[in-house]
Amino acid sequence: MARMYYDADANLDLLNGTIAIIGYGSQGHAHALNLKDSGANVIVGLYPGSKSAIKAKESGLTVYSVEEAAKRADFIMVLLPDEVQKTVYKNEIEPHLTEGKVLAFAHGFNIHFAQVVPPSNVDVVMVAPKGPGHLVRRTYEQGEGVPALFAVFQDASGQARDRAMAYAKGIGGTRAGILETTFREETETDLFGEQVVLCGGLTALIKAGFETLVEAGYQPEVAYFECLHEVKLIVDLIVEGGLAKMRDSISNTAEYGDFTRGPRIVNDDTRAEMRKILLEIQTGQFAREFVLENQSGKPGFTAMRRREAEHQIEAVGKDLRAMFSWLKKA
Ligand SMILES: NC(=O)C1=CN([C@@H]2O[C@H](COP(=O)(O)OP(=O)(O)OC[C@H]3O[C@@H](n4cnc5c(N)ncnc54)[C@H](OP(=O)(O)O)[C@@H]3O)[C@@H](O)[C@H]2O)C=CC1
Ligand SMILES: CC[C@](O)(C(C)=O)C(=O)O
Repeated sequence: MARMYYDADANLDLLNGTIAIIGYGSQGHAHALNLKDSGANVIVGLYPGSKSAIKAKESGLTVYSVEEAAKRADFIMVLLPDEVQKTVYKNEIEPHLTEGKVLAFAHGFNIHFAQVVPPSNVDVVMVAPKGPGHLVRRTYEQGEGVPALFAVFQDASGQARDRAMAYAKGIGGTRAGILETTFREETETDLFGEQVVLCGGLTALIKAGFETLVEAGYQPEVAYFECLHEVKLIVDLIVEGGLAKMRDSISNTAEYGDFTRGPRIVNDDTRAEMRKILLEIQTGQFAREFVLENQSGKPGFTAMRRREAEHQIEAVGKDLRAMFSWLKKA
């Protein structure tokens, strides 16, 4: 089994300088607040007029321009959208990468695909939580954590690995366990996971199941509960105790259906498509497509976002969730 590292393996004292969190979105707010609660000296870097700056200030953090934050910091964590990192890095971060600083990322995309090429005088590391930022914060507040991957791309100080592990401890990762990887492995597996299983595969499966039931004349609300709402309840059991715990809890009828029908949904054709998608990631084809889409002003991305937001499952779900007494009303 690969070596996992926990709280006792990492030293928070290595975070004794100033940490600049560049970006204050899903990951940024979680890293900044968790590090602050872990005793680190945190500042935030954002662009003028950024909506996130209001939230960061309300949480008691000091906000600077990206350039000023990069200048003041010893440890710079880049938590901007992947597609804007290249430009912001070149114009506002790179000029302040003086000897001894750490440049860090939560995803290897820009380093692995050479969109960002750092100078040799700084440490370049990655600490990538394996979960959405809002859960990185929520679990930390609950005394728990989200597992994380860490990697060293460049070790100028001789301390890059220990500094990355200290950062992972500061955000709560070592409570759940952290695992060493490379920028390449994290980038390729993360893109594969989000395209094939966690986001792309899952949402396609949910929508296809919902559409099949609704087309056959069943009530959309019934289809919503069956194909979307119950997914979380089933996944919670899987995460708690593996596939076995889930199968122990479901009926024998469901378990038999799982064994006999599941492989007809994910069959040899599906696996062949998975291998094709992995190859597109490994060869840089997906990265090129994503970079060019963003450079041309996101026409396809915008159209797809709009079309997905208009799907019937979203309207049905919104109405049903509004009736759940435990969900906060907007
Ligand atoms: N989302 C997740 O849970 C995960 C993300 N990651 C990685 O973390 C990184 C950050 O992603 P994520 O948290 O989703 O990003 P978000 O889109 O949630 O947040 C981006 C932040 O950057 C700010 N921002 C946008 N453009 C600029 C700019 N030009 N200059 C300064 N600030 C800017 C935004 O401000 P404003 O909102 O005010 O415009 C916002 O605060 C990415 O590398 C991603 O791959 C890794 C693991 C999981
Ligand atoms: C599954 C999506 C993710 O990779 C994540 C939350 O880990 C992301 O980049 O947002």
